[in-house]
This record gives sequence, structure tokens and C-alpha cells, in this order.
Amino acid sequence: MTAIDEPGAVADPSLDGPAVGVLVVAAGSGTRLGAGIPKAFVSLAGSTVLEHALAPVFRLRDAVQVVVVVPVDRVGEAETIGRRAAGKAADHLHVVVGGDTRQSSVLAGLAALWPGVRTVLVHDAARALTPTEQFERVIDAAARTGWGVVPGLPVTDTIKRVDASDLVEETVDRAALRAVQTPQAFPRDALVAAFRVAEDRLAAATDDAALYADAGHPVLAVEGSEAAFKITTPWDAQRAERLLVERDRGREREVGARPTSTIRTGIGIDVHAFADDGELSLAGLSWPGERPLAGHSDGDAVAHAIVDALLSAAGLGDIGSMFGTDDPRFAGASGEVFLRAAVERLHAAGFVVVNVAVQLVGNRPRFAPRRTEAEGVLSALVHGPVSIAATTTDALGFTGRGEGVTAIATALVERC
Ligand SMILES: Nc1ccn([C@@H]2O[C@H](COP(=O)(O)OP(=O)(O)OP(=O)(O)O)[C@@H](O)[C@H]2O)c(=O)n1
Ligand SMILES: C[C@](O)(CO)[C@H](O)COP(=O)(O)O
Repeated sequence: MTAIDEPGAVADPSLDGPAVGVLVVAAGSGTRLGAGIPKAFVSLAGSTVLEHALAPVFRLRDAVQVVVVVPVDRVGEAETIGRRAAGKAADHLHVVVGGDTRQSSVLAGLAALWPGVRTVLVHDAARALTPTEQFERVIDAAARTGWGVVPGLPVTDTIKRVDASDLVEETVDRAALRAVQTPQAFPRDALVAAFRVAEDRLAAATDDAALYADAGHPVLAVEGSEAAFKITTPWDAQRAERLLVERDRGREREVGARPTSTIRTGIGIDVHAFADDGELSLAGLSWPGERPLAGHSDGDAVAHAIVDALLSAAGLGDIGSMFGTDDPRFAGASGEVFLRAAVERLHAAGFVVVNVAVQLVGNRPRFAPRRTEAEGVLSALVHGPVSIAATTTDALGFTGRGEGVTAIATALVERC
């Protein structure tokens, strides 16, 4: 039995509920974006991709049921994001867990539709800048024709068909081609039936309309929009961020508000207790003769605080979500390993480091004599200036009793 044979996971609160349901599939991992977290949860211009994707859905003329499909470990976060985007329409929003493929995620979404829904729109969260007008256009065309509807754009490049050795066979007439986007609209029952096909056919379909057309139903192409491009690579994310910032600036000019910045600030704190054996690693340096810090890794509180500050600034989670706090691969790993990986991830997400400032709190080691050395090492690792201040707490608290150290870091990053 497939997911769509099962009874709807969500009860229809009223038979007069919305006739249109919008599935927003957001359960992909975003491998090609390389941000290290699922693409829908990456931050663009201060909000997640998912929040940007949901905003136009909740601006639709008529009420719709909205089903958001997310990875299993993101349900709570998606509910928070969804409620924020939905405002007063929050009771029309459902978050469900997706699958390993886009098709299985669509199936999970279909299973959560209210019985009253007659027309279903399937939309990629990755097409986060799709305007509300595109949704309206697709809904109107589906209502007018009763057909499947896909938005698409004429193809602007010359298209060649090549053989298995990349030898050009022919130039394809592009006048009849459309680069197809989402949301795609379908009569609900016919779409559900169209998804009841063999696994290999399901896996081969790159959009929902392909399955729907295979089942013998007509599909109409309507006008798409440039803004509905799919955020797939870091370059796409940068383009989306730029467009969002420009859009916000336009709105701010209209209302006379301050412009949105591409600069982001982040904070990170790390605390480690002193251990008895070994050598101290701190701020990217080895400190022979000083008591080491305890930890699953090398206990470099300064490096770890910087990692958290960088990831928090870029909206990429934190050191625990990136590396796992007890992953055996990182047992004893140096702070440098974490810093290099975090900076790589930052760059992949289109950010550069503007600067990092660290406050170290502890009695030992005496930091001032090696401050310049540590700042040099850490600045090279993060590709931006790092400054470190050190202080004690006048014998107060655990650092004052000499039991360990605390490091607090702030980071400024810029999306470029
Ligand atoms: N198992 C999956 C795979 C994809 N999607 C969604 O389908 C849309 C289109 O997929 P794509 O942009 O290719 O996303 P990813 O699969 O996340 O990207 P990649 O192939 O780079 O990993 C996205 O909104 C994505 O979240 C999904 O819900 N469940
Ligand atoms: C559904 C879709 O957005 C239509 O263009 C697209 O096919 C999904 O993206 P993918 O890269 O093929 O997963």
C-alpha cells in the first residue's frame, strides 16, 4: 500500500473547507547547494528559503489548504516558520514528513490533503521567489479548463540533441519548448491515480505533470516567470539573495525605512573544563606546559566559539548540527579542522567573513604574550581578521576558581 492509499492524515475540519490545496515540497537535502543543511532551511536575506516560498501562497485571493513537506528532523522548525508565514491562516497549514525522493515527498503531501480539496498545486520550496500572480494564473487556468496546468518559459538558448558520445545530432526547434516551473496544478483524484505507477516510472519522472500526462490527461502550459527559477546551486542562492535585498530596498524606499543589509552578525560561546593529562590547545595554538582542556575534540574553546559564531551569522546551524557532538570521526580533532570545514561551508553558501572578535575568560594561560600569534593563525583559517581579548573574573565563578575557560565570539559575515 502506498501513502496515498492510506486515509488522509489530517481530518477535514469542515466540509466547506478550501477547494484548492497547495503542496510545498521542501524535504530535499540541497546537495548541489552544498550548504550542509536542507536547502529549504538555508537563510536568504534574513529569512529561510521556506519562509520566502510560503509568503506568496498565503497572499492568495482565496483560502487554500497548505501542506508543507519537510525532512523528518525539521518538522518543529517548519511549523514555526509556517505559522509565521500563515498569520491568521495558520489553521490551514499542515507540516508532514517527506521521503527520499521528490516523488515520495509529493505522495506524503497528497496523503495529508483534506477531503474537500478538488484541485491540488504542487510547488517546489526551492522556487522560493515565485510570485503570487503565478499561483493565481495556474489556479485560474485549472479552473477554466479542468486540465493539468504547468507554468513555463520559452527556451532562450539554442538546444542541440547529442548522442552518447556528445556528438551533435540535431538542432531542436525551440519554438515548441518550454522550461517548466512550479506550481503545477491538477485535478486531485486524477493526480493521485497518476502517481500509482511502477517505482521505476515514478523515479524517472522529473515533474508531476509528466506522470499526469502519462496517465492520458491533457496538460496546458501557461506563462511562467523569471523570478520562479529554482534555487539549486550557490550561484542561484546568490541571485535570489540579491533579488530579495533589492526587493526589500524597493519596499523600504516606498515606506521610507532603512535598507536591508547583506551583512549578518553571529554569536558563539564555548566552555571547557581543565583536564589533567595532555597539552593545551587554545586559539589554534599549542601551549606546552599548560593544563589541557577536556573535551570530545581537542577542547579548543576559542576555535569552537568562532565556528558557532560563523555558522550562526550565516544561518547554517551550529557546531553540533554540523559535526555531531560525539561523532567518533572528530574524537580529538583540532579546532583547525572545524574552522576549515565551517569556513568552506560558509563560502559554499555565498558568504565571506568580514571579521571575528573573541573574548576569552580564564586565569590560564596568560594570553597576551601570544595574542598576535593566535590572531594570525585564526585570521588565516577564517580568511578574515580575528581579534582576541582575554580577561579574568577577579576569582569569581568557575573560571575565577581556575576550573576552566569560556570563550565568546562574535562574527560578521557578508553575502556577496
Ligand atoms: N526527497 C525530496 C527531494 C526534493 N524535494 C523538494 O523538491 C524540490 C525540487 O528539488 P531540488 O531543488 O532538486 O532539491 P534537492 O533534492 O534538495 O536538491 P539536490 O538535488 O541538489 O540535493 C525542492 O523544493 C525540494 O525540497 C523534496 O521535497 N523531497
Ligand atoms: C518539478 C521541477 O521543478 C520542474 O522544473 C523540477 O523538475 C524539479 O527539479 P529537479 O532538479 O528535477 O529535482
